[in-house]
Amino acid sequence: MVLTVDIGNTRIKAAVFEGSTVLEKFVFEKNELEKKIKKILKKFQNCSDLVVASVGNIERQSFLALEKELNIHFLTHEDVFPFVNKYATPKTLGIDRMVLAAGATLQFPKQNRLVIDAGTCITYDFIDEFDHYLGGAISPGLRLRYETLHNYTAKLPLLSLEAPDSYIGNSTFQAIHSGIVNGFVYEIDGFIDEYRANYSNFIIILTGGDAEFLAKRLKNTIFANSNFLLESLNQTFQYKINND
Ligand SMILES: Nc1ncnc2c1ncn2[C@@H]1O[C@H](COP(=O)(O)OP(=O)(O)O)[C@@H](O)[C@H]1O
Ligand SMILES: CC(C)(COP(=O)(O)O)[C@@H](O)C(=O)NCCC(=O)O
Ligand SMILES: [K+]
Repeated sequence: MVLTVDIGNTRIKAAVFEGSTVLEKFVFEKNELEKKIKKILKKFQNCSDLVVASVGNIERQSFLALEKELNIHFLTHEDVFPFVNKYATPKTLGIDRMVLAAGATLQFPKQNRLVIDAGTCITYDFIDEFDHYLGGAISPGLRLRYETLHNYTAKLPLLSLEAPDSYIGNSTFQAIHSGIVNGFVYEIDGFIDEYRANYSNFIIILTGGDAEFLAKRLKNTIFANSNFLLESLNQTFQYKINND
């Protein structure tokens, strides 16, 4: 059994895998890391490996105490990945984006793939049919957009995510929801149209905390899978043990 842990900038997601099957998924806050991992390992005593991707402020040291119990794999840029990295600054590419690209490459061979992760930030990652990772985009995520509007203005309230009534927001609340939710939908559909105009034979994967909310609002048909990063972590680990 493998325990995968995804440390994002908002929350921690974890899953226990038996082969390629998810036995259980967990979502928790950063200050609960130690307590939750201990609880998971108590329940799943056959976990032999723990695989971590962190873009948050939690480093390898946080897991050292567990080394007696199981093998710790804290993924870094030095690990083997199943694609050729064409990013101009490969060392600064987020490890979460590398894992997503690895999952897309392994799960959907010989085609163009675009992975969209709607988390704290929205990240776009493009891997072409020759398994070249070309890059993508980073923009603020939905919750970040709500917080930013409130934090950097005098008059805008802090709202939580809600579907707008119309693209014509007829109140302050509706105008904010329209700007953020419709703005995101137009952004993502616009990106997809641009990629489609330039590449054929395409798969698009949408993941992250806002994936479900967004998937049904897009014009383009896409494959939404909230567990894609956790599944990709498991696959990256299997790839690493077979290729190291
Ligand atoms: N309980 C929650 N706490 C925080 N964000 C949540 C929660 N439920 C849904 N979300 C949404 O999930 C997004 C963050 O996604 P997530 O994938 O957890 O981020 P990250 O991987 O960057 O930590 C936010 O934009 C927010 O709208
Ligand atoms: C862009 C990110 C902040 C996204 O983080 P997340 O939304 O998953 O919490 C992360 O992938 C990161 O820190 N990237 C480094 C810069 C880059 O990928 O080029
Ligand atoms: K993201």
